Amino acid sequence: MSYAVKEIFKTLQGEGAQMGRAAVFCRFAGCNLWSGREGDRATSVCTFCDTDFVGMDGRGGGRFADDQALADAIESEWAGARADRYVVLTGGEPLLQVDQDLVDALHTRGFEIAIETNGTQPAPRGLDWICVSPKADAELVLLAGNELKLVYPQEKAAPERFEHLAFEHFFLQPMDSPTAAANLEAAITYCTQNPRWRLSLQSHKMIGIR
Ligand SMILES: C[S@@+](CC[C@H](N)C(=O)[O-])C[C@H]1O[C@@H](n2cnc3c(N)ncnc32)[C@H](O)[C@@H]1O
Ligand SMILES: Nc1nc2[nH]cc(C(=O)O)c2c(=O)[nH]1
Ligand code: SF4
Ligand SMILES: [Mg+2]
Repeated sequence: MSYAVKEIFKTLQGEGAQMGRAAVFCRFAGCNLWSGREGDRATSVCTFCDTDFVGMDGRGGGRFADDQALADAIESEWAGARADRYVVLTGGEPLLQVDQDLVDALHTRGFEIAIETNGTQPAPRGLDWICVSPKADAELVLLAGNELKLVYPQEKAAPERFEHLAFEHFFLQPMDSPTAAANLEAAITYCTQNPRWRLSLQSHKMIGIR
């Protein structure tokens, strides 16, 4: 199958338990919870997205004919030795496109594979790090993984709704919005009072990397 990719870039994972780790980010085009058009934002299931995932026009983006072509592009963006290779599949919603062939092609090239997903789609087998970020009005089908990273606060998505699920780590990530400062304060208060939850900051935004 072919893949529509917005952009491919190497950076440090900015969020969650793998924060600070070198990674190639592969951002897939398109999402099932928002069209990506500003005019649709208010009436969408997911209203707070901070990401442009529309089209294939970003650096390194394009239409990749098959799993080998996309895995080759990710490998060339890594541009380094085989040790410690790490790729983060994100979007948009990567699980609309990521399939077993791509997972296998990346493993063949020595990558550990992480995914950032809204949890509304089933995942292929063999992903090495699953980060699920539930959205208040979307049904969650991925009920297990490595980290659950809840953007906070969301009306109708209180952390208590998720803390029984089978994840190793539970993070609150303050919503980047015009009320970011208040959201950070609220997340600090919640984590202080509910120690199962840790704070995830979008560190890439603070240090000026992608
Ligand atoms: C752009 S999404 C792409 C992956 C997938 N669609 C998802 O929602 O998990 C990557 C991460 O950014 C988070 N995110 C999106 N908008 C945000 C915002 N305004 N503030 C904080 N985190 C945000 C998402 O919840 C998710 O954890
Ligand atoms: N540095 C960096 N870390 C990230 N972690 C999750 C991201 C995403 O947009 O999925 C992201 C991103 O866009 N940049
Ligand atoms: S589900 Fe993820 S990519 Fe889709 S609109 Fe929400 S935050 Fe953005
Ligand atoms: Mg991002």
